[in-house]
Amino acid sequence: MPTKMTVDTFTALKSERKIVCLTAYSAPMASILDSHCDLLLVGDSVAMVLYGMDSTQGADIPMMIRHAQAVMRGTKQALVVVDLPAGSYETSPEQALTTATQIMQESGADAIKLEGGASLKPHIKLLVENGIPVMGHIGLLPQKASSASMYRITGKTADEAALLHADMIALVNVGVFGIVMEGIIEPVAKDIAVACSVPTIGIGASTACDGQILVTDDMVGLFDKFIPTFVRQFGQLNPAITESVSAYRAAVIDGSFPGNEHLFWPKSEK
Ligand SMILES: Nc1nc(=O)c2c([nH]1)NC[C@@H]1CN(c3ccc(C(=O)N[C@@H](CCC(=O)O)C(=O)O)cc3)CN21
Ligand SMILES: CC(C)C(=O)C(=O)O
Ligand SMILES: [Mg+2]
Repeated sequence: MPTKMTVDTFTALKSERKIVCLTAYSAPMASILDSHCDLLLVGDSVAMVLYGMDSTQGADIPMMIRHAQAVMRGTKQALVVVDLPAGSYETSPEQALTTATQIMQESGADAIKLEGGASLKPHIKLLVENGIPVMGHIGLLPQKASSASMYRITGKTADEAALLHADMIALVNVGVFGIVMEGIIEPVAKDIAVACSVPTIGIGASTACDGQILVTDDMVGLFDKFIPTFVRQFGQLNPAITESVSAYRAAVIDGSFPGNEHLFWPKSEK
């Protein structure tokens, strides 16, 4: 019997082995990924990857709840974390608590993630005090960029590096159980990862991170509108789907599909 990952068993992995994380937006994908992953993130990247929007800013609370519910139906083992969408938590700690509580209650997910560093200390503090497990996200913050052409890696100057380090410390002090580090230049990313007492999950950050995450659709070669430097296509689903569709089209046009075996016959005539 597979056992369900908890926040405690997740954080314990830091001292055991590398941590494996991917995004999931649907029940069938979650059930494929579940036994291979420690953490499934219902990312606000869903807005771009599934809905074709130009940025993650089009994600809203109902969208995140729908997809989190779907992922929960497909997940038995992995820890399920849901992104708070842009505009749903920044205004005040109270707004963050209302949103996080709604998403946790209506989806049954294990934790939430929000983007930002030291400026979110009061928000995260209130969530943690109310028993909501929080994951941080520092470095490249997609919710702050208006389009895919605006995504810029961070930590290039000494000032930026110092701010990123301070963000990490602020998040740890206020009780996050893990931190996603996105698009941070080496060796700044390495220094932050090494200094961090909770699990660090890299995406375009250091191998010194305790684990890695990618957008599943990027990793399986399905989403190819843009391919960030940090993506490796471990599979090529896009050409595989194209071949299937092209074969279906040919079979419909030449009449070879549907075959007799795909039709419903009266018992006597089969
Ligand atoms: N499909 C998908 N994959 C992702 O990884 C992803 C999303 N969508 N949407 C939300 C954010 C946005 N992300 C991205 C997307 C692109 C770059 C990118 O193209 N970056 C440039 C670096 C630019 C620079 O040098 O500053 C690159 O070369 O990778 C980075 C992060 C990561 N997230
Ligand atoms: C890229 C990951 C970390 C994310 O936040 C998302 O998929 O929305
Ligand atoms: Mg996100």
